[in-house]
Amino acid sequence: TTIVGLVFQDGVVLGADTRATEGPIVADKNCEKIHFMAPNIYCCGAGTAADTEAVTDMVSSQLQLHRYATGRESRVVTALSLLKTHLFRYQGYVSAALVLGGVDVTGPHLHTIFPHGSTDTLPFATMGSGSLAAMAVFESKYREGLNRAEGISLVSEAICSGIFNDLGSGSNVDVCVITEGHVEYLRNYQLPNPRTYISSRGYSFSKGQTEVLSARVTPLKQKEAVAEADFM
Ligand SMILES: C#CCCCC(=O)N[C@@H](Cc1ccccc1)C(=O)N[C@@H](CC(C)C)B(O)O
Repeated sequence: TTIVGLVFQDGVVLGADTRATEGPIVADKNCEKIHFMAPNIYCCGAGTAADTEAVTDMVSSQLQLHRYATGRESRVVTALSLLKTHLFRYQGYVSAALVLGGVDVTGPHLHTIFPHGSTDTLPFATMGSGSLAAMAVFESKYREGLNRAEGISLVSEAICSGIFNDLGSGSNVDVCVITEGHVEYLRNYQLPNPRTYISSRGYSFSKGQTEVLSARVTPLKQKEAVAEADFM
């Protein structure tokens, strides 16, 4: 997995590849790794698919109940606290490595959460097996004050770095743009690895398509010829 996030002028942009693996096998070529947490909060997940799905679903439900109880918009720090305390309680056995992002009344927020429960607050972040490839892009190109288009482009470039350089990442680019009061979930924003249907063209080649560079007929000696006849 390659998952990323960055803070830009108007909010947060999250990104993810879409490959799920089981050892050397690609188990899912187009899975979703950007999870809904609240209308203004989304979370990218790397690690064990079941764990990232279960922990984000659980906290998303807790945030919904909290919104009913308070009548207010959820805060990113609330999701952060619920996620980290759960993961810490399970001492790293819940293998969920997360990039949490959102915009609330206190502004834009971006965090990483590790399986053991440690968290970081950052202007840009990457996680998963492709995180080093992605971080190379951010470290060389991120700057504060990016506009929406620049933010989306940089996120997509970072995810593509993982897709093309990390075997644990691949297929497509999903993007999620979070600004105050507005979210754009861009599923399959980029499709950089289309499946080319060679088999439909078949494998028939027209006669003479392959140039014959030289031909040679080697006459067999009489004895060998007899032996060959017997064999036939
Ligand atoms: C679909 C399906 C089966 C998914 C199995 C499954 O969790 N794969 C994991 C790798 C892994 C982990 C632990 C045990 C075995 C295999 C995986 O692909 N993780 C990606 C993110 C998730 C959300 C798709 B990424 O971190 O590479």
